[in-house]
Amino acid sequence: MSTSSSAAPALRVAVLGVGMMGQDHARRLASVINRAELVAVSDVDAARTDAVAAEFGVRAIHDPMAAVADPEVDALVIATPGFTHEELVLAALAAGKPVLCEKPLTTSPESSRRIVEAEAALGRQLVQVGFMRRFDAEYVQLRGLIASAELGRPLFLHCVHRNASTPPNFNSAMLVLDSVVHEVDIVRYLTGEEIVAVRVLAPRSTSAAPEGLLDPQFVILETESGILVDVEIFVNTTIGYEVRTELVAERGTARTGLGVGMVTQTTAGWGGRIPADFKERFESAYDVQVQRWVDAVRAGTIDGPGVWDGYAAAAVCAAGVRAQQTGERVEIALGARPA
Ligand SMILES: NC(=O)C1=CN([C@@H]2O[C@H](COP(=O)(O)OP(=O)(O)OC[C@H]3O[C@@H](n4cnc5c(N)ncnc54)[C@H](O)[C@@H]3O)[C@@H](O)[C@H]2O)C=CC1
Ligand SMILES: O=C1[C@@H](O)[C@H](O)[C@@H](O)[C@H](O)[C@H]1O
Repeated sequence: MSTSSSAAPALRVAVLGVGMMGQDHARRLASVINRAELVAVSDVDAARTDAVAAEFGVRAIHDPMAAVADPEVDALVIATPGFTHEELVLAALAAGKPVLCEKPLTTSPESSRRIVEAEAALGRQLVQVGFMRRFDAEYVQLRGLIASAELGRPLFLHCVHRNASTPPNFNSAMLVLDSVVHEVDIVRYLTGEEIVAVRVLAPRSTSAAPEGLLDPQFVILETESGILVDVEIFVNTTIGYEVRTELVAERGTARTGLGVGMVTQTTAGWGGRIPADFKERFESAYDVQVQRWVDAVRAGTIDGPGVWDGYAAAAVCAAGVRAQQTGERVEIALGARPA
């Protein structure tokens, strides 16, 4: 969509990686987002690139690096697997192109740190990380409630993160690196604090989990002021998508993600709908995230989590994987933040 409310031309965006999330972002840019135009898609799978390009009537660029360098592409949405993000984001930074990079920024603190340093050397923020929960209305409200101190100081956050099933090759570390990374970021966003330690416990696995997958797991995070956060991560529930957070503060509690839309009552019982997946549950958060990113990029900035947030999340998750493997409490030290 390219509706422009100002004289400035629409932002010309290419999506790199057009699997599940990339196709969803391509559709969003093509039909929902204002002041932006989807101009190209690029995927290492040439047939997929061609099919998605044809669907949206945009250019197919077979080499993702060529898409980064293309003079008719102003900005990039990166929706390739996490292990490819470092190379693509560094190339975008070298080309001076703004990026909305799907989470995780990268899959290790070392590689995320390299991006932090590269962006700091440029002296301007070009990279936003796709932690879309920060654009979800309930989380925004919960953050405001915590900041207002109306309920006193936060003591606990109880988080539930459940998926119906996992894609092939989803391993035990990915429950932390790929899924709990969202809680790591949202806890930092809600509390305004860094996470200083992590522990991971695993009960027996569900019989619905593929052989060898530790699912569910229980992740305990400690923030710098001593707020304790527990995260139940359970990715093969066979039911649907459930993401909830309960704040327990000194003088009250608050809960998000109850999904209390319409409740029906019939002879079969009463109830509402459980979203099938993240695309349904967070649809409007993804829309708001991309629209605000487009508007910020046109103004020469970003409007959301940046590379430091991506690095902090990667550091906590790497510690989480060590905690998972050792059963121990692992501390996190982020080091100095570049100016
Ligand atoms: N924010 C959210 O809620 C969600 C975010 N994600 C994130 O989105 C990203 C993509 O995930 P999915 O769409 O589920 O994966 P996917 O496997 O469905 O799609 C990835 C696509 O990237 C392509 N690809 C791989 N290497 C590439 C490269 N170097 N250059 C260009 N294309 C390349 C693959 O051929 C594939 O088409 C990941 O970072 C994932 O963590 C995924 C699901 C939800
Ligand atoms: O980011 C996401 C996936 O990559 C991840 O695998 C899921 O567990 C999350 O719920 C989803 O939001």
